[in-house]
Amino acid sequence: MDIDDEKATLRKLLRERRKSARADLPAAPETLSAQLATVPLPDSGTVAGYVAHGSEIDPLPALRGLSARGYELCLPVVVAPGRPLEFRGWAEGLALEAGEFDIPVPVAGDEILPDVVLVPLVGFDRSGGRLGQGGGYYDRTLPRLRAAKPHLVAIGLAFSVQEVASVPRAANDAALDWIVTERETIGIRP
Ligand SMILES: Nc1nc2c(c(=O)[nH]1)N(C=O)[C@@H](CNc1ccc(C(=O)N[C@@H](CCC(=O)O)C(=O)O)cc1)CN2
Ligand SMILES: Nc1ncnc2c1ncn2[C@@H]1O[C@H](COP(=O)(O)OP(=O)(O)OP(=O)(O)O)[C@@H](O)[C@H]1O
Repeated sequence: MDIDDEKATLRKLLRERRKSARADLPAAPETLSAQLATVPLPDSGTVAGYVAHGSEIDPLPALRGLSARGYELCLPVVVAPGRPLEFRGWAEGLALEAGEFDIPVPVAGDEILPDVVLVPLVGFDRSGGRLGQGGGYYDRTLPRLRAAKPHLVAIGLAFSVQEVASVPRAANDAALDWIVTERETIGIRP
């Protein structure tokens, strides 16, 4: 099987698992936030979150916690298929409009280069292997951000049941620095 087909099969299985986890673990976003608070981050800067879509683990409590610690927030925007994501500033209460796949995005604003990126996961393994929605958006975005911000911290967020032994890896798959679930934080060695 070709690697994209392998990933598609795994994605289907893990989306089902994620759906059950989202229904069974209503407190997970809060415990995720507590776990994330233990990850060493730069003293200040901008954190890119996301608006939970489908059964993704909701990062909102974590974003509130980071905002209370003084971090600025931003959200990803699909500007065109095949292009890296852009990030626009956001704070709770600011207007959003429906973007690609009906995911809410900030209405307007200048592009921001975040220092920390929270990446929604479909699946992960303990060595930093990552499975996303399948658009390759974060794979295109993280290397570009790292070129501009060498100290970028990329943190994948997931329910613990989204872990598999090994996610098939292609050359252009962008690595994570940390994975945080409702149960633990996993530091990825470079
Ligand atoms: N919450 C959230 N925001 C995000 C992303 C994401 O994964 N999650 N993105 C990350 O790239 C970007 C948007 N890109 C996306 C690409 C695909 C799908 C998606 O769910 N697509 C189909 C399934 C595709 C398929 O047929 O396999 C779907 O709606 O079910 C969602 C977002 C930026 N914002
Ligand atoms: N840097 C890149 N440049 C061009 N194409 C890429 C790049 N990264 C990934 N792709 C392509 O995009 C498609 C989806 O990639 P992949 O399955 O790795 O996405 P994913 O793991 O779900 O990640 P993402 O969260 O980034 O969407 C694949 O066909 C892949 O070859």
